[in-house]
Amino acid sequence: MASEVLARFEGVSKRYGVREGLHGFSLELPQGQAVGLLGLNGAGKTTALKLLAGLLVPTAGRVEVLGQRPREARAHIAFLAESDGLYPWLTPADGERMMKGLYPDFRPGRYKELLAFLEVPARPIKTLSKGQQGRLRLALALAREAKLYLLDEPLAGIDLISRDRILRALVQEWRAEATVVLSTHEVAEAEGIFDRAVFLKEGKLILDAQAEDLRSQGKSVVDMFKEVLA
Ligand SMILES: Nc1ncnc2c1ncn2[C@@H]1O[C@H](COP(=O)(O)OP(=O)(O)OP(=O)(O)O)[C@@H](O)[C@H]1O
Repeated sequence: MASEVLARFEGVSKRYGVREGLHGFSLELPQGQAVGLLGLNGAGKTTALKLLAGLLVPTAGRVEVLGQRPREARAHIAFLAESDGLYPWLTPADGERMMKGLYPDFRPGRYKELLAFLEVPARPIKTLSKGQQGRLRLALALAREAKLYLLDEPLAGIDLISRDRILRALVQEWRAEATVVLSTHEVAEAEGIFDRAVFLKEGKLILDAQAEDLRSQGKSVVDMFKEVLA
């Protein structure tokens, strides 16, 4: 259940030269919440996730995770970037050794279960399909016992049939008490999965909706998205 604040943005803007990735963005993320970060291409989703991961620093405002600057809290943050390159000869077993060395919260038993659930072949990366590589990256990130999982379009490249099954398991079973922020522009995917949907447009927060409020109004996430974009 949602409880104390795990992370927050306070009036955050992030500029890239003349372009602005995020503008005057404020949001509180409680512990134990599954949040869908939704928006069209270029809305600011990756910028928001990278700020939370401590990979970007705000131009204005403040970002906090566990009451600290994100870089200081990074031992508790699992970040799955949109397109990380993995070493071509690395196998899932090598991935385990690498992650164990880097992160004390990496759980080999959980990793094994994730590899089986995600049907990742035990072969070097360079011999895996794009979708299989995506599944391996997801298993590596979720096998950590983090307090905050930041997943940037984690299902890109994974076939449509598997996406729903994976997303449901991710949010309902694998995260335990942690907070998950998952970005997607496939808004329909967020239906019935997340506790909360946060909509971004042109770097600004345009709607922050609790799933139960949407349900009580008889609205779907897709309806809401169309409404706020109109
Ligand atoms: N390194 C950069 N340099 C210049 N502009 C950038 C940079 N990164 C992002 N932007 C701009 O900031 C805005 C937000 O980009 P961001 O990557 O956060 O969007 P997004 O919602 O994740 O999009 P997508 O769904 O396409 O991944 C866009 O206008 C983008 O062009």
